[in-house]
Amino acid sequence: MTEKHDILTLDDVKLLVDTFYTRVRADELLGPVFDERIQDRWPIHLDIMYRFWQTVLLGELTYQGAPGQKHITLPVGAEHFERWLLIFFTTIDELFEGEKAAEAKWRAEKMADMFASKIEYYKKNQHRAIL
Ligand code: HEM
Repeated sequence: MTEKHDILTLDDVKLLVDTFYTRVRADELLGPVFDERIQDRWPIHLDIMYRFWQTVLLGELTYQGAPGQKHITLPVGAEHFERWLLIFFTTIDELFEGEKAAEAKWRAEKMADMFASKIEYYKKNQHRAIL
């Protein structure tokens, strides 16, 4: 078995993203939520996610977007975010080790918390008119 190393190249990012989303799609809780929204646009979604993590972890600025907006209307709650993080952390720990690997987990957890609270807020307030 080859030794684990850190996430250092675009190929490493692609391995992480491909492995993670293969597992997400096979997961009985998360798979249907993703497939319902993404439909036949998986190649595009994966390409966006390569660029997102390339930007965050490698400092190569290939992603521009507003991910919060894409999540706000998803039919998900705390259990979905817990599952997402469990699969993400397990995938990282199996494939990589090092500073960037730790940063990826830290960043994902922060974003999960942010998305989860935005979604809760949206659910509670969607009956109100947006001024
Ligand atoms: C319950 C957990 C989650 C679900 C179900 C989910 C689902 C989705 C879906 C369906 C899309 C595609 C949206 C579209 O193209 O219309 C998307 C995009 C994205 N997600 Fe998530 N997501 C989750 C958690 C996270 C977390 C924790 C992160 C943090 C790294 C994240 C980062 C992103 C990014 C960067 C995009 C691309 C947004 C863009 O198009 O610019 N997601 N997500």
